[in-house]
Amino acid sequence: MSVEFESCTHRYRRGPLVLDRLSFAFPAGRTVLLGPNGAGKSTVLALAASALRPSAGSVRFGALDPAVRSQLRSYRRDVGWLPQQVTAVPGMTCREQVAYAGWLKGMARGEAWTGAVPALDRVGLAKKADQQASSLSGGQLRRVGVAQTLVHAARLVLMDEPTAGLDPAQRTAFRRTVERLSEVADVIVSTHQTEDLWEVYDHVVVLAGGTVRFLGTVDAFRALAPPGAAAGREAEAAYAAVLGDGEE
Ligand SMILES: Nc1ncnc2c1ncn2[C@@H]1O[C@H](COP(=O)(O)OP(=O)(O)OP(=O)(O)O)[C@@H](O)[C@H]1O
Repeated sequence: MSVEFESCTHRYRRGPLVLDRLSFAFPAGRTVLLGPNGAGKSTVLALAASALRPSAGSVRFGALDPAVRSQLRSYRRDVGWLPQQVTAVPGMTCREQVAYAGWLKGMARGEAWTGAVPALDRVGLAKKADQQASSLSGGQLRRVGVAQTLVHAARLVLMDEPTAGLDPAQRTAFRRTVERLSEVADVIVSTHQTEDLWEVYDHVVVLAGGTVRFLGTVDAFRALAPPGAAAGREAEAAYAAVLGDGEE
């Protein structure tokens, strides 16, 4: 089961069209979403999370359509979203913040409180459960954000640039988080970082100008790198080949 866009059009207020009748389905498993600044990645993820509604067309997760009122709550329980900014709730411990997120998604209070522990464990933060969320580093706070999506047993987790601004050690730790997360949910991650695609992801989607320029396996993506691409920089070369000249 995956998120499917059907003839999806989106514009912000009276701005230009960001997406114009976009139709595609994200693959299952671990998918990385690439694209230059302004390509529409955050817009696509926010639409997939039902945080935005398309101006026209539809977004579905399996049989669930978030535009149908009675399906919205189920949709949001199935599809977790980690936006670019994760904020620590002042005065809350990590466990409280994760439980609170579950409660907001409709879980019973006790169920959310109990479920917060394994969710934090899955992102490697069990030991920090009783620490104030505001005392965590940026990378740890994003892992709390991931735990917030896991507490309500999401089947798909969307992450918008989760590694932006993280140092190399935290990026590596986040990679492990994605790997562990993918044992229980499908994962879609938008990023500008291409260096470790092969180790982490199964599929690549490249978006530019609101259209899908590439959708396929990491191996098919890697094969797009021109012969002679520098070792370790094949993904960068493949990305440049997909976008052609003149784009980032
Ligand atoms: N809240 C908003 N109001 C108006 N326009 C917006 C808004 N958010 C995004 N846009 C516009 O929509 C287009 C797509 O932006 P989006 O943030 O989805 O791209 P992106 O691929 O995530 O970019 P980046 O890599 O820089 O984060 C851009 O032209 C952007 O200016």
